[in-house]
Amino acid sequence: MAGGAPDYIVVGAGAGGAVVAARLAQSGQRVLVIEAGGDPSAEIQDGAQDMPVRDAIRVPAFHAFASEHPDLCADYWVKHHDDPDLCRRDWRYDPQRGGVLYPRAKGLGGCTTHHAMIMVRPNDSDWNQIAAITGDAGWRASAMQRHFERIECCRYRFFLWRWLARLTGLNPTGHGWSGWQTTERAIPMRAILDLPLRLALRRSINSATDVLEGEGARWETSTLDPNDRRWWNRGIAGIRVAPLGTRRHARHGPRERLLDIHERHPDRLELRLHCKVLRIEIRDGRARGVLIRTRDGTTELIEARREVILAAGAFGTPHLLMLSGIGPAAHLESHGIRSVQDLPGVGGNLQDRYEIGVVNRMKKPWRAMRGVEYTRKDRHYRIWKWFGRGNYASNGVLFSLALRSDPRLAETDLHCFALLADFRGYYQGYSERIRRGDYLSWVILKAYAANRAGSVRLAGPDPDTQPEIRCRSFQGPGGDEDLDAMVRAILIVRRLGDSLDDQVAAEEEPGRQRSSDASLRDYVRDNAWGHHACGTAAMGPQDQGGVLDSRLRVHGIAGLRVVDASAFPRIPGYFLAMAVFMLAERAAEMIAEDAVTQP
Ligand SMILES: Cc1cc2nc3c(=O)[nH]c(=O)nc-3n(C[C@H](O)[C@H](O)[C@H](O)COP(=O)(O)OP(=O)(O)OC[C@H]3O[C@@H](n4cnc5c(N)ncnc54)[C@H](O)[C@@H]3O)c2cc1C
Repeated sequence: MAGGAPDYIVVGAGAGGAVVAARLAQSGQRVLVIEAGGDPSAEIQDGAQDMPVRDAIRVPAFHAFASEHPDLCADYWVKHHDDPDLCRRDWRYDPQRGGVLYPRAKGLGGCTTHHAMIMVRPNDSDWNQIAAITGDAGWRASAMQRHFERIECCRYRFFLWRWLARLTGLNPTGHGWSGWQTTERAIPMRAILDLPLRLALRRSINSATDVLEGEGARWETSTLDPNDRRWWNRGIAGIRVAPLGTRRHARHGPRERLLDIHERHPDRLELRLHCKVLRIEIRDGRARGVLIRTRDGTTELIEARREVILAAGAFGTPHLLMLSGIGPAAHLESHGIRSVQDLPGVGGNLQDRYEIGVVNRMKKPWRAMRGVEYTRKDRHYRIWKWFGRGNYASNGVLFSLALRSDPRLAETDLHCFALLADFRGYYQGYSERIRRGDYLSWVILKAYAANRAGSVRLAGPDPDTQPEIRCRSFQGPGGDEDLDAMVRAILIVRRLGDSLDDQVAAEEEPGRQRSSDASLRDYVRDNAWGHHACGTAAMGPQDQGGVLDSRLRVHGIAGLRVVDASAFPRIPGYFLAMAVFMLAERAAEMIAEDAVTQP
C-alpha cells in the first residue's frame, strides 16, 4: 500500500469483511482487504456460455447456479452426526468426501455473491441477548437500530414513508431509506396470471389461515413485511413476503459496496484478490500482520499498523485462529502447532438452522414456468435484462408462513417457504433439479435450534487441509424438541398440500408413505441440512467458552478482532446476512473509537 503499512488488514471480503472494510475506509482509515477468491464478475465474459459467472451472480433467479459455479465455489464437506452409520443414512452423504456438501463462496462479497438475497433483520431479542451475555448495552436492539437504518435503502414500501422520514425525522416503519443495501420485492406477474398457480396460492393461503386459526395462534396478514418495526418481535405468526437485496432487480450487496468505496477512495482501500491468508503473525502477544500466499504461489508477510480483522467466515475464521496457535491448546499441540493463546472456545459452539424439504411433483408444469430454461438465451432472461421484471427478478420464493412450534415461545421459530422448484437441499449438481417446471417445494426452516454442540477442528496443520466440521445435529438438550417441531411443520405443510390434491401428482419428499411421527422424525434426523453456520469464535466471557470480548477483540491477543458470522454467541433470527452487516457496521464504529482512545 502506498505510504507504508495499512492501518488495518481485513481477511476475507464477505458479508462481514466487505462491510467493515468499506466503512473503515470511508471514515478515513487505510485498509487492506485480502481475499482468497477474485472478482469473477469483472472477468471477461464468454458469450457462448449459457451462464457466465457475471449472470449467475446478478440474476436473482440464478442464485442456485451461482452457488455451484466453479469460479465461486469454496465448498466444505460437513458431518451431520458423529455416528458414521447415521451419517450414511443421508442420501446426500458423499463417502469419498466423508460428508455432506456445505456451499460456501469465495471472492468479493463472499457468500453474498451466491446467497438467496433474502434480507430479514434479526429480532430485537437476538441483540438484547448479546447485550446480556457481554454486559455491553451497545448491542441492545435499541442501539443497533441506527445501524440497520444506515445499511438499508428500502425501495419496496410506499414512498410516503420515506418522505415522512426525510422531512420530519419520524420513521415509524424503522426502515432505512438511503443506505448501501437496496431492498426490493419481486412479485412475478406471470405467477399471478397463471390461473392454476393463482388457485394453488389462494388455496394454500386459505389453508394456512385455517391452520393458524385452528392452532389458536395469534396471527395477522395485514403486514407482510418482516422488517417493519411497528410489529416485529411480537412473535406473531402469519404470511410473509421477504425483501431481496437487489438494485433494479439485480443482485446488489457488500461486493458493490466495497467496489464503490474502492473507486471513491483508492488511496485508502486496497484489494488483494486471489491471496490466501495462511496464518496470523503474532509476536509478544500482539497480532502484527498476516502471512499470505499469492496467486503465483509465493508467500509474503504483510504487517498492519493497528489491527488484523478476521472475517473469513464461520469455518475459515476458527481455522485461521487455530493455525495461528489460538484455540484449545491440547488440540493444537496434537497437530504440532505451538499454542500462543489457550482459548478452548475457538471452533466450538457451531450453530445452524435446520432445514428440510417437502417436495411435490405437480400433474402439469406451471404455465408461469413455461420457457424458463435458466440461461441467458431464453426470453425470460431478455425480459429481466430489458425491463428488470419477470420470473428472473425473483429468487423463486413465492411467500412464507411464519409459525411458532410452541405457543410459549416469544418468537416464531418455523418458517415454511413456498418455492416453484424441485429443491431438496445441497449436493453436487443440485441446481440442475431447479430447472424442472412442474414442482412445488416447501422448505421448512427451524430457527432458534437448541444445538450448540457442533465444532470446527483441525484435520492437520496444513492450511490447505479442510478442517473437520461436525454439526452434531439434534444432539444435546432440546434436540428432541427441535425434531418434534420439524415434524409438526411437515404435517402443517402437508395440510396446505391437501388443499391442492387435484394438482399434485405425488409428494416425492418425504413421501406420503412416511406417515407416522416416528418415521418423519427419522426422516428429519437423517436428512436435515443447514447453511447459516455461525458462532465458532463467539463473544462471551473466556471462562464460559467465549473467544471475543464485547468489542470483538480476541481474548488475550492485542490487535486482533473477528468480524463475521463466527462472532454470534447464539444464532440470530431467521437469516444471517443482515445480522452480519449490522455487526460489521457496529464493529467499524468501535474500531474507529478505539483508534482515538488508543492512538
Ligand atoms: C447457498 C446459500 C444461500 C444463502 N442465502 C441467504 C439469504 O438468502 N439470506 C441471508 O441472510 N443469508 C443467506 N445465506 C447466509 C449468508 O450468506 C452467510 O451467512 C454470510 O455471508 C456469512 O458472512 P461471513 O462474513 O461470515 O462469511 P462469508 O460471506 O462466507 O465470507 C468469508 C470470506 O472470507 C474469504 N476467506 C476465507 N478464508 C480465507 C483465507 N484464508 N484467506 C483469504 N480469504 C479467506 C472467503 O473467500 C469469503 O469471501 C446463504 C448462504 C448460503 C451458503
